[in-house]
Order: sequence, then C-alpha cells, then structure tokens
Amino acid sequence: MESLPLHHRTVHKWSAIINRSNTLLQCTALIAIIYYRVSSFLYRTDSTLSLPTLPWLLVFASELFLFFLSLLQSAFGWRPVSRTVYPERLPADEELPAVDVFICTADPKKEPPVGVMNTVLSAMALDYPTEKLSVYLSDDGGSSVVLKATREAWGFAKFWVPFCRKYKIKSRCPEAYFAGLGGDDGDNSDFGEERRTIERKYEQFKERLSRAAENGEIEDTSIKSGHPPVVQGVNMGCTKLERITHNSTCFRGPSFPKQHNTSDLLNSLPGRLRSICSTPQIMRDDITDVLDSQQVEMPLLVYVSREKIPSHPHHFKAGALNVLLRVSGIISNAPYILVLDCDMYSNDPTSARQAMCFHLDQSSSQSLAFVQYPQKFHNISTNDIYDASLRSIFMIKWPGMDGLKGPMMSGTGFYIKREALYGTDMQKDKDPFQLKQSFGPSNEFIKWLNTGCKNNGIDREDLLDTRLREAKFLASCTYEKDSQWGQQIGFLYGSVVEDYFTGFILHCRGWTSIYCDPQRPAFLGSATTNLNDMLVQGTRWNSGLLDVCLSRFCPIVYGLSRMSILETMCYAYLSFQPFYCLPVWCLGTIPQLCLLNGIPIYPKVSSPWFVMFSLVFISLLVKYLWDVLYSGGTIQTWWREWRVWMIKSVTAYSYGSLYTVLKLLGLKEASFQPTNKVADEEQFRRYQMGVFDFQTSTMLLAPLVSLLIINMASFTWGIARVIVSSGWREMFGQIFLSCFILIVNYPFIEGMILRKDSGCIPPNVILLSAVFSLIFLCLGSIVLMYTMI
Ligand SMILES: O=c1ccn([C@@H]2O[C@H](COP(=O)(O)OP(=O)(O)O[C@H]3O[C@H](CO)[C@@H](O)[C@H](O)[C@H]3O)[C@@H](O)[C@H]2O)c(=O)[nH]1
Ligand SMILES: [Mn+2]
Repeated sequence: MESLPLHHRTVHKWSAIINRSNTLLQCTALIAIIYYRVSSFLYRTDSTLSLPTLPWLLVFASELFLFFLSLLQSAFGWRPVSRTVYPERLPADEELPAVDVFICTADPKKEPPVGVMNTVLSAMALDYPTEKLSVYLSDDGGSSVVLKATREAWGFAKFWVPFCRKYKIKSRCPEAYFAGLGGDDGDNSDFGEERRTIERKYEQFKERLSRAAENGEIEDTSIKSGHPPVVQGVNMGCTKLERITHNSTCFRGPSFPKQHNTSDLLNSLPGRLRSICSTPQIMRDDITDVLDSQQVEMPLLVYVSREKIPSHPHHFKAGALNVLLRVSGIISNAPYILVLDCDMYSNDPTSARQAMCFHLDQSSSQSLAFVQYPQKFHNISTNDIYDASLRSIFMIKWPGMDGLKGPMMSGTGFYIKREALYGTDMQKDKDPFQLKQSFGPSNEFIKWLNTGCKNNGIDREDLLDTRLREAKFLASCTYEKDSQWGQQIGFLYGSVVEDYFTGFILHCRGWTSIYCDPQRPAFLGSATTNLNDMLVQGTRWNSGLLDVCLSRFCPIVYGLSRMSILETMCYAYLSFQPFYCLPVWCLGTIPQLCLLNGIPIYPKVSSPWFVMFSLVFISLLVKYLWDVLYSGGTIQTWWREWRVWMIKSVTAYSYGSLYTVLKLLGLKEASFQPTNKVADEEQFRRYQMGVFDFQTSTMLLAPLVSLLIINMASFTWGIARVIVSSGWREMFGQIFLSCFILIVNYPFIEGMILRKDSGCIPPNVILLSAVFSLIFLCLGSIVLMYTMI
C-alpha cells in the first residue's frame, strides 16, 4: 500500500490570476507611456517644443527602470503556494536522519551571551531523538565570556532538556517560557513545583552569566575595542579548540549512569567527561547535577571559535559557517543541518520533524537542498513603523518563489542537506588526492566525506582527543588556502549576504528549496527596532546584493541559462533592488526642480496620456494594497510599507550601492557589522508607541531630509503659482508628486518641525540639509537654463 503523503501543497489560483492580469494591465499602460514619451520627444509640437532634454531624459529613464523592476517583480506573483505538513506520518524515530544545529555569534556586546545561550538551549531541547542531535556554537569574537556561558548553559541544559521533554513544553527557549510568552500554561499543578525549581536554576544560571560577563570585560579587551575579528594569543594555540581539548568544551551526552557515590560516578564516566568533572571550577556543580537528574540524555554541544588573524580575510558569517561545516563533518557529520543566528531561538520544537516531511519525501527530496522557515520576530510592535518584520518578503515574495523553484536562503531558520553544500565535487568515487584539492588537506575530513552523509548518530567514545585535535586544524586560518571553500563548496564568500548568494548558486546548480510557514512560528529572532539599526542593516544587505549583481554571477546573465526564467527574474529583482535609489532620487527631485522653474514634465490633466500615467500609478498602489490585504495586513500596513520603501531607497539603497561601487574601485573594504540585539530602552519605547526615532547619524538622515525640503519648496511654490496664474493643468502631475512624497513621509516633517523631544531631527541636520537643497536647486536651475532647447 502506498504510504500517506508527508505534506501537501496548495496553489493560490485566484491570487495568481489577479497577479497575472495586473501585470498585463501594467505592461499595456507602460508601453503606452513609452510610446508617448518617445513620440513626443521625436515629433515635437508647439507645446512640447521647449522640452528640457536632460531632465526629461532622466525622468524617462527612471520610468523605464521602474517598469523593468516591476516586470521582474511580477514573477513573485506568478504562482504563489502554501504548504501543510503531517509530521505524525514520519517514520519511527530510529529511522530519522541526524541533524546538526549551527549557531553563530560574533560580538558579546551586541549579542549578549544570555540571548545566545537561550538560542543554544532551545536548539538542544528540539523535539528530536537526542542521540541524533548535535549543537555547534561558533563564536567569532573568541570571547572567554561566551565560552564560560556555554559551559554554564550545558549545566543548565541537563535540567532544562529533560523538563521540556517530560512535560512537552511548547516554548523551549527558557527566557520566553518563564516570561509566559510561549503559550504554555504556566502554573500547571502537575509540575508547578518542578517548574519553580527549574525557574530558580535558570535565575541562578543568568546570574552566573552576568557575573562572568563582568569579570570577562577586563579579559576581553580586544572585543571591548569593538572589533570582533581578534587575534588569538599564540600561547593559546591557534584556535579555542585547543582549549576545548583540555578544558572540556565538547560536552557529550550518552546516558549518565545511575550512581550514587561521587567517586564511583566519576570513575564510571567516559574519559572526557571525567576531565570535565575534575576541572575544579565546575566539579561540584556537575556532580550534583548528575546526581540530581540521573539518566539524562543530552545532545552533543560543541563550542568552536575559529582562528583569526587580522591580515587574513575571515569572510564573516559564511567563513564561520564553513568552519562549522568542517568541524561537524568529523564529529557528528549529520546529513542535515539547521542554521540559526544567535538571536533566533526555536519557538516550536517540532520544526525539525516538519522539515523532515519534505526531506524524507521520496518524490521531491532528491533535488531538495533546503527547507526555509520565515524569519519572525518576538519584538514586533502592533504598528511596526520600520517594517522590521520584513513582511512583504516573508509573506508575499517567498510564497511566490516557493511556487517556482523555491525561496531564497534567508540566513537563518533553514534545514539544509549537507550534500548540497559540498558542491558538485562530491562524487563518492573521486580519489582522495582530487578531493583534497577541493576540500583542503585534512585526511580525516576526506575520510568522513567518503563515508557519505549517511551517518546517523555518533560513536561517542571515539569522539574525543584525535578528532578534536583535527578539528582544531580544520578551524585554522590557513586551512582553506588553495581549496574550493567559499568558491564552490560551503557557504559562498563573494558577498556579505552569503545567504542570497549561496541560495542563488544552489538554485543554479539545479537544487530546489521549499518554504515552510506554519501557524506557530518555528523560530523567533530580534528585529531591528530603531531607524539607525534598520538603515545600517539595510545598507549592508543592499551592498551585498549589489556585490552579486555587479559580479560575473549577475543573476540575469548567470541565472538565465541555468534556471527557469521566472526564478531568474526573482533573483534578478532582489539583486537589482538597490538600484531603486536611482529612479527614486530622480523622481523625487527632477520634476520638483522643473516645477520651480515652470517647466512641465507630465502631460496636461485634460490629455488622454495623463490617464495612462494615472492608471499606472493607481494600479501600482492598488496592486500593492491587494498584496498586503491578501497576506493579512491592513491599510495602515500598506501605507507604512510605502514609507519604509521610500526611506530605504533614499538611504540604505543609495549607501549600499555607493559602498559596493567603492569596494569595486578598491576604496573600501567589505564589512559585516552585526546588528544590535539589545535595544536602547527609550528607542524601543518609541518604536512600540509608533513614534519615529531619528537618533541616527547625519549621514543617514541628511539625504532624506534634503529630499523633503526640496519637495516642500516645490510644493509651496507650485500651489502659489496655481493661485496666481492658471497653469495648473500642465503642472498638476508635478504638484501631485511633491504632495504625495510629503504625505508619505509625514513623520519626517513632524520630526523636523513639530517635535522637540530627544528623538526629533536635530536642527543642525535640518540646516545642513537646507544648504544641500539650496545648492541643488540653484545649480539645477542653472543647468536647466542651459539645456533648454
Ligand atoms: O563576522 C561575523 C558577522 C556575523 N556573524 C553572525 O551572523 C549572524 C547574523 O548577523 P546579524 O548581525 O544578526 O545580521 P542580520 O542583518 O540581522 O542578519 C541577516 O542578514 C545576514 C546577511 O547579511 C544573514 O547572514 C542573517 O542570517 C540574516 O538574519 C549573527 O548570528 C552573527 O553573530 C558571524 O558569525 N560572524
Ligand atoms: Mn539578526
């Protein structure tokens, strides 16, 4: 008998029909506009005789570019789908494949160890056979505080994991659970007493972490200077793994034997654990813990801090993940890997089983590289003013791509097949010499590679010394020299958005992906909740996207011959997105400049061509409104997202593009500043109240403020003109445009004029922007005068 399907896919037919019709409508209207622009330029009548060539061409080019982007964007709406899984139909636990969890952290200041450890604990408590689960923490800061915190977390996990399993706790991140956020009934009388004990232990655990952090501040001076890539002291060996071997950072987890006498207990433990217990500072704790909880089955937990030398490029997160790939490759070598950012805790312990519904499905699993869950956040306010939840990406675009070849890899919250990351070079019968040329010089790694990714569970006895010593080698700076890591193998290095780039290349190689967005969020992270963090993060993302766009991997060229045209369009749209800054800047300044100089740019209101322009404009607004409403948003959401798009176009997209150009010219180095995972209280309060907080650098504020001052000037002047003379028909388009821009960005105007609190736009920024605007308008008017024909 055929077994029941593990998952089900629903195609959203109506949505597809509406999206496709809209694309058709927009294309027709846009072709009409192009015709109008071209013909009125070539065959000038009296009324268009005085066309200023330069601004006119700029506006036309912007319109064409917007047309191009919206055409690419329409691919997302082609065939949206959603999915349901049936984890209860999975095979028995013994037949499930092993899973390695990778967690990355980089900076204990911006990413407090308590948060990181909550992620670690939630991953260790996943609802999955314990012996098949291994958690690897990569600490790019190489901080002793994080190392200590990991030890403490292991100690606490011995209570936390069994507790969660015993009572089937839904929310397995202790912080969220004890705050009552996870939907578990808090004081269930069955286990109220036990819960209180665990809660007390959790409080003690947190206290120990904060004490360790205080002491560690003095130790980790290199991190203090705000520079995560730190050289490890030579005496410490080239990586922290050195310390792992001697200081027991590889925590292991077969059942603890039932023993009641301390020395018996010590003797009965395998060598490694014995050495943990004889390390003075944790001895007492460990033994009481073992006695307390007896028979504890625990997943493996490994702390890794790769070697860093300032002169050596370390490739940020992609580099860290590749080290974990290799290190785990000789320890647990699970066929599937879950990647998590350090702030993304597991909110639903069944996520691994859900993902397995796709990975173990015979019909689709061959080509399936990864199952992506959406990024969701625990700190989103009801009126998310900065669109921190990235709604349109996770609610509209990814389900759209899922109907094609699958969603983009999104950095965190995905279950990926190890084999997919080993590139095209992993053929089983390849000889070791060739393999070493791709995978680097480690014999041990090649040996494990050859066993294929079929390993289920770990031979724990043999785990320790030799393999950990080899792991140290695998995590060294020079290991990747002359190998294919980052080029063909593992997470790719060409861009700071390693997720986008790696996912794109996987899709080009014929792999597919699946988007799984269950009712209960599988993972929850912390979103950026202030303007500054949002713009800094946006700048990094866009610079990374453009890195790919301007390389030989430009999706529209590289992708077209390797994957379907629609999937290529999606990837191309994302990589071209930073270029939105060009049309937005043009349309936000040129028609306004012309308005001030009395030059019409759009057809008269009475002209039939005006109808075409209106049609495109309105259909854009309405289509987006439909998308937002269809994906569960409101009219307010729709309006806010317009604003955020405009803010990002003028700042993050512009600076992102600028940085990439500077990088290409060799004037700037690539950088990856981790975002803050702790919010400033005042800023967070404003975010929750829905009030913009403009405490950010002048560099990020001035462009938008200047743009708004230009629009205010042109709008006021335009209205004045209409009142004095009667030329409103010619100028209506431009006046309306200024007005629209001002209304959309109203919070900025408020911040400039009406607000006086600490989050307002500082007067010196306004002054500086006013000077910029004035210079632009004066110079612009002079250029206009000379380019009139
Ligand atoms: O040199 C580095 C820099 C960062 N990280 C880690 O990378 C993760 C993501 O960094 P974060 O500061 O949270 O950046 P975000 O912009 O929030 O991350 C998004 O964008 C990144 C690409 O820019 C993706 O890698 C992430 O998964 C995605 O969530 C964090 O766990 C960091 O600790 C490192 O391990 N090493
Ligand atoms: Mn993040």
